[in-house]
Amino acid sequence: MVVRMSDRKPLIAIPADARLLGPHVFHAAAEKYLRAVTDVVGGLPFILPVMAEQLSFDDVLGRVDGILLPGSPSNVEPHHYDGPPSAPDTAHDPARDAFTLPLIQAALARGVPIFAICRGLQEMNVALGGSLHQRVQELPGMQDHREDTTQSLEVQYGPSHEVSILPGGLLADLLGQPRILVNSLHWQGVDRLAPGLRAEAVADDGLVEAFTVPSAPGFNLAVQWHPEWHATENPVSMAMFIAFGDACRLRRQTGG
Ligand SMILES: N[C@@H](CCC(=O)NCCCC(=O)O)C(=O)O
Repeated sequence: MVVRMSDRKPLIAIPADARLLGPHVFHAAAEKYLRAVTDVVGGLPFILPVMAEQLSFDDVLGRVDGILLPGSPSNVEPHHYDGPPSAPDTAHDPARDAFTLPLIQAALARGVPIFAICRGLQEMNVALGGSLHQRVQELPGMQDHREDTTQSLEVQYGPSHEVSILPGGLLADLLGQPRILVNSLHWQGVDRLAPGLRAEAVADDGLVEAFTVPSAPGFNLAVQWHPEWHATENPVSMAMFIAFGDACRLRRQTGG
């Protein structure tokens, strides 16, 4: 049987969290991101170890058809955007920062499709020269964008607030509606949007909740909410993942 390259599922890299489990570091990703790739994108997910010193971006980017940048409870370390020190006991993931920030720049330059979620959006903004608020809920006039961790996961990842879709952008084209309801599980948020980024959605308190990099040659979209949660049950999530998947399949078929 002859299997054309284009018949194979697009290979989607999901950069891991580097987490200490007992005495050892594991490179892990939450299954809900893997399922979004298998169930909606129709791709082959693989967890990409965040080993900046051992892995070559050229090697990685030459083999993958797309990158899904997942969320994480950890924060981007503030020294990456000249921010003030984090509050005590803030979770960080320096290995992930050291890997994803340059990976994002290289992937955008090469036109590798990127879909960034929550921490992934924050990484993308920082990687391109933007900055973050570390505790949005403490800023005057801003909403509390955190989840209530005393509630069930269904409640934590359930609908939280509306965002306005800005006209003329990718999301406006994909979704065809001026406002959508999203979930919200974050402390950090976009402070200074990096140069060249187009805001695609904003919360009612003005926080940028989605953006794209129009000048990049490939598909790219970053959202602050979590479309991977029950993605197949949400038409907005489906539209975004399908658009990402189409871009990844095209890259596979054309060799990038
Ligand atoms: N730590 C950052 C990013 C928040 C984030 O990505 N939350 C997701 C948690 C777990 C998951 O669903 O992947 C912040 O607090 O802003």
